[in-house]
Amino acid sequence: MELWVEPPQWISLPQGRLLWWPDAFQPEADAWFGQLQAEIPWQQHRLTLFGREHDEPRLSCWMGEAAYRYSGKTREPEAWHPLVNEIRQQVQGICEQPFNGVLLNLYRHGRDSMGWHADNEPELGPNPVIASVSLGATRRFLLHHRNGERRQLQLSHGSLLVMAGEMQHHWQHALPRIGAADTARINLTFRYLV
Ligand SMILES: O=C(O)CCC(=O)C(=O)O
Ligand SMILES: [Fe+2]
Repeated sequence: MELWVEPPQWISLPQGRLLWWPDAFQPEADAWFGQLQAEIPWQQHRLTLFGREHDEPRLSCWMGEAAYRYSGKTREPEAWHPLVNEIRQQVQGICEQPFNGVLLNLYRHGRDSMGWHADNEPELGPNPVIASVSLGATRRFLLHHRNGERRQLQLSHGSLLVMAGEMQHHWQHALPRIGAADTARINLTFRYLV
């Protein structure tokens, strides 16, 4: 039995920092993935691109204690699912700070994705800490600074990535589509709405 687990490490970036912990949620990750895929009220939302409406290339669910306004739309929260609340407690313990909302994303296959953006909505406050839990298929996460610098990470099953510092002012992130993967990925990004 493997007893050694990789500890979390801080990665410092120009104008931001990341906490990266690939094995944060082993061995719970398998059970979490199955239960969340089956039990979260996944919704198909629409987005407006160049004046035309499209389905977002993923399913999602906003959960927590307050409505969340982003991309010009207001999302009313779903009540805490008991497992999501349990994951929240664990993430709060690691990050030593509270989270009162979470955006859950379900990428059904490799053609689902998330475009370039920063998590910089006013209700997140000036320097938000965003804690991202990944379950299921490993997907590439891209970071792009306004000065042109780039970074990437492979967000694997059971991993935790925390974005902190001034990052959301200077960096954008994205989860690009990939051709081959046909397995699903679930991502939970915990946030604190002020
Ligand atoms: O799926 C991911 O890892 C990224 C999700 C994300 O950036 C977001 O929900 O704001
Ligand atoms: Fe984001």
